[in-house]
Amino acid sequence: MMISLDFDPFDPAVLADPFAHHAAVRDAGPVVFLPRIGCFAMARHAEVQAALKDFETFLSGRGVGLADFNREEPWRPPSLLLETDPPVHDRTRGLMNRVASLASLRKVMPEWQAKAEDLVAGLVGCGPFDAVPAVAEAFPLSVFPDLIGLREDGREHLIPYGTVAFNAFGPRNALLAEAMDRAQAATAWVAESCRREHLRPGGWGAQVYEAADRGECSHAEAERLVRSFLTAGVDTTVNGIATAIHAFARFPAEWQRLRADPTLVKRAVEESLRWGGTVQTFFRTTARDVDVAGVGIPEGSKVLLFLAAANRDPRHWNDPDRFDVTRQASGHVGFGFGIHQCLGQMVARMEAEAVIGAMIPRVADIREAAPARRRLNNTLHAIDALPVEFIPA
Ligand SMILES: CC(C)Cc1ccc(C(=O)O)cc1
Repeated sequence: MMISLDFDPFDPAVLADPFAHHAAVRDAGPVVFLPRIGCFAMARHAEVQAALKDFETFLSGRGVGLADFNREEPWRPPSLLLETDPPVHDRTRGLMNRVASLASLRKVMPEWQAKAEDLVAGLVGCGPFDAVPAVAEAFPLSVFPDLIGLREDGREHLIPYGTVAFNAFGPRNALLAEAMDRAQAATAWVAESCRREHLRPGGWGAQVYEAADRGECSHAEAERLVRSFLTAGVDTTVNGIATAIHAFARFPAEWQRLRADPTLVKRAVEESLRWGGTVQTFFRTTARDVDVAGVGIPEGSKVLLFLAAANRDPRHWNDPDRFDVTRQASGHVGFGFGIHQCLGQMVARMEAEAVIGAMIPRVADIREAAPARRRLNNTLHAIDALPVEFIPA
């Protein structure tokens, strides 16, 4: 029996406050059809996690947006990580895992912590400021391009590029059209910046080309793999950090609990990833006719996975809407799950832990100076402005 929901998840009103709509999708059934989009949808933790694990039935190679690459041209050459299936994915993911290693992150951790401390120290006690440009954008842009080894000039293009990339997973709506218009220069800058001659030796980008020198991929593939770092590694962490700061501003008791026990910082960051829902949704495409919970999904169907809804599913979490820094949030799908789970999740955690960790001893309170303003996006739950005050400890 097929349950349909007359609901457009990419409607601006829904994107502005998505959590209000998630319960309806979860409660409608384990699998529902969205006739407005022409796709199936899953929003419960059990079905979302199972679909992410079952990469043979729920394909990525036909695109992880609404566009089916078997039926229409992608807006850019497909990612050799995100938009491939095994066996190609095994080779490219193995290569990128070796480059994006914990060992190399440990080397830069002290520098990231020092930069976060300097950044936060300069904002404490200086009255209201917008934490989006001042912290959420400033910190990732001060550490991530250097990790990849990007050229200095033009790094601000990374934000509008991520915006168009994340809008491109949705339908061809006004958000995507507007982002495309704005991102001409950014798209050109990113494409150029992935070329070997623009990458600092020793950076993660140059290391991908060294893997090509060893025959692990072609040099053309290396250029596209470097593009993956630039696409996935900025807008996500920017909004993850903004969301974490926003959560603490909205729930001051949680900030005091963290200040009372700074060893909770890793748990608090993980909880902000579960609760925050920065990456709201993306799609899979069925490789065959498949029955999920009694619903027949035909081969070639697009299936929208509501990651943020799964992360607040009361069938899996106690009191899921509560932001609780002591919660054990492991098992959340904020970084996806299975073979495509986020390559950069340790980068994201380290960035957020550096910023929040620098705030704990210095910021007695995070005061909301004005309501946060949303930046609507087809995929990301993004914050456009976050006026706050860091009250000195
Ligand atoms: C939440 C994901 C869809 C983020 C993402 C975006 C882009 C790429 C790429 O490989 O370009 C990989 C991952």
